[in-house]
Amino acid sequence: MIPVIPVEAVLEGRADAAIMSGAAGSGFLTLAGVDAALGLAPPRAAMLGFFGAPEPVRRAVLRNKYDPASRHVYRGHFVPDGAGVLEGFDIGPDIAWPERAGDGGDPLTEPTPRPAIPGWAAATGAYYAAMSRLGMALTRALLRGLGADEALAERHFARSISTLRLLRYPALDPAAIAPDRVVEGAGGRRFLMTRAHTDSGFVTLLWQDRTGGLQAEGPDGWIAVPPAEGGLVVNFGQMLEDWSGGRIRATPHRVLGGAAERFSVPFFFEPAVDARIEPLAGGAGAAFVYGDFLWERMVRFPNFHGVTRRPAA
Ligand SMILES: O=C(O)CCC(=O)C(=O)O
Ligand SMILES: [Fe+2]
Repeated sequence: MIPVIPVEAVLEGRADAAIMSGAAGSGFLTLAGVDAALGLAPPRAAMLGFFGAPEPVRRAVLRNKYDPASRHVYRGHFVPDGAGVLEGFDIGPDIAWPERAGDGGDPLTEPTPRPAIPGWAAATGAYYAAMSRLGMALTRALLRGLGADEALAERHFARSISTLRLLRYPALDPAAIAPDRVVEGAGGRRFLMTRAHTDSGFVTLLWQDRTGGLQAEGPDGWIAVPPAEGGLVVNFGQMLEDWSGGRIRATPHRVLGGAAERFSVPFFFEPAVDARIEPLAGGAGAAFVYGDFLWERMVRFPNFHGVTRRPAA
């Protein structure tokens, strides 16, 4: 059972018990009324207009992995390449706050390339800022729920390197699908578009269109995480599970699809690149620097195979 929480209750700090119960239970929450409260539908439509832009406009913001002439390693556009079937765009905090881009020495703080689409950067910046606000409210609630110092939210996340990711799942030709991506279920033959994984960071806020296909792993197998009209899905990252000693669950999830095109927009709310994360009071484990943790996990994902991180000069 995935709890449904009105977004106003989260923003006003009145939903701690419900948030903790979802975080400790299924590891998923639904926030209701987000589009209405934060005015997200128009900027989202403008942002997703990226996928309909002419090919030269999209090509101009490719990552280095897909265009050797590009200097972008971490931010920017990615396309299907054998390892994955998705097309997407990774966006960093500079889209909302230009001063948050680094000097280029560390890919994790590199500036986001901006597609030449009128109004795109402003809309995307507004969406990014709204997601950050919501991520911060959820983080405060989780810290209170864990009995941790709420001031950690500001300390670790004020210079967050969160990623806003635009995703397009294409419709696939069934004849061309690799056998290891076929999933036979009660609903018939489906295709594994995103393999089972946990998210790396802290809190993920996910918008998905009406297509469906997202599933979370429950005690008795895979359960559907349906789209919430005007709302968002929340799940929790591996770092938060580890940090909370397992009290908060980073639930494995996957996406089935292939029959129809699907769009989704996850926002991965993450600490600053140099945030030094100490164990929770009484917790086990050693302190670590968030950027190092993220890089180590990230390069395991197909989209980042082969990329290197130059140490800051
Ligand atoms: O597209 C979705 O619904 C989920 C995407 C996802 O799990 C991810 O990008 O980590
Ligand atoms: Fe995920």
